[in-house]
Amino acid sequence: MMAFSGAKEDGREVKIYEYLDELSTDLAEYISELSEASVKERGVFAIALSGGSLISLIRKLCEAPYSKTVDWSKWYIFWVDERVVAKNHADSNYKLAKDGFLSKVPIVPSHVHSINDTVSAEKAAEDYEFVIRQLVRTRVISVSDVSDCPKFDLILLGMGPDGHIASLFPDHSILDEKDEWVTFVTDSPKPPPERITFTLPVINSASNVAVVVTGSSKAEAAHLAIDDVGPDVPSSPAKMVQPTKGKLIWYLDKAAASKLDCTKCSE
Ligand SMILES: O=C(O)[C@H](O)[C@@H](O)[C@H](O)[C@H](O)COP(=O)(O)O
Repeated sequence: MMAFSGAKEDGREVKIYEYLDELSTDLAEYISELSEASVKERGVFAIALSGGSLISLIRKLCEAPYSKTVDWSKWYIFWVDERVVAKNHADSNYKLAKDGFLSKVPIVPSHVHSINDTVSAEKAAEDYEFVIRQLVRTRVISVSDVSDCPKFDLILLGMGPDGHIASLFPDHSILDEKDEWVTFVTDSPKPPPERITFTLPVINSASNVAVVVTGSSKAEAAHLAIDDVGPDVPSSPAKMVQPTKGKLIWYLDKAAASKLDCTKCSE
């Protein structure tokens, strides 16, 4: 049973689960509902994935009923961030998603938009933004009417114990990037150092954003990102995830939620 689900005043929703199994069941249901709504409305579903434990937490989409009920032929896959390594490298987010998810469902190969792994981080970011621009032009990816940014139907994020999301790390100057859609880092504090990443304006232009966080090592970062903690606290990229018009849902397990300021969290 879900321990707690609360809607905050600003439209955010926080869902807390006793067991990982329930979290991943609900997450699969949520994604399949968004896919259905988006295919109905736009004829396609543009989803951006992150790396980390997220991929195993969406694995139920590969099972019944979703393996049959989801309209996989309408899915277009992107990466919120990617390590600049070869696609067959153990560190590749593409490889992680391919092995754990994409190879198990009938997604059209030409709808899978991974980065160019043969060029520098700077060029890979530029190329990826170009690909996204083309697909915005043809409305495979929708466009935000407030920011002119791409409006992904769903962006799935994980969060590190330092509060990073995508490859947007605390106190890094790319948190201020306003112009680019996709940018790069060559000094990521978490290896590998070279990465490309969506910028905050793109993340915050999405129709739906889900941040999926599990484990006690994330409890402090979840508290800083979700609760009203005032200004004198460490910088939190995750707190900067505030979709302008879209919907934000936090999926937490009990351990990650253990430091939240909510009275019902331990029910
Ligand atoms: O590029 C990376 O280094 C990881 O993909 C990273 O950004 C990850 O998404 C978070 O650290 C959460 O990871 P976990 O959910 O596995 O803890």
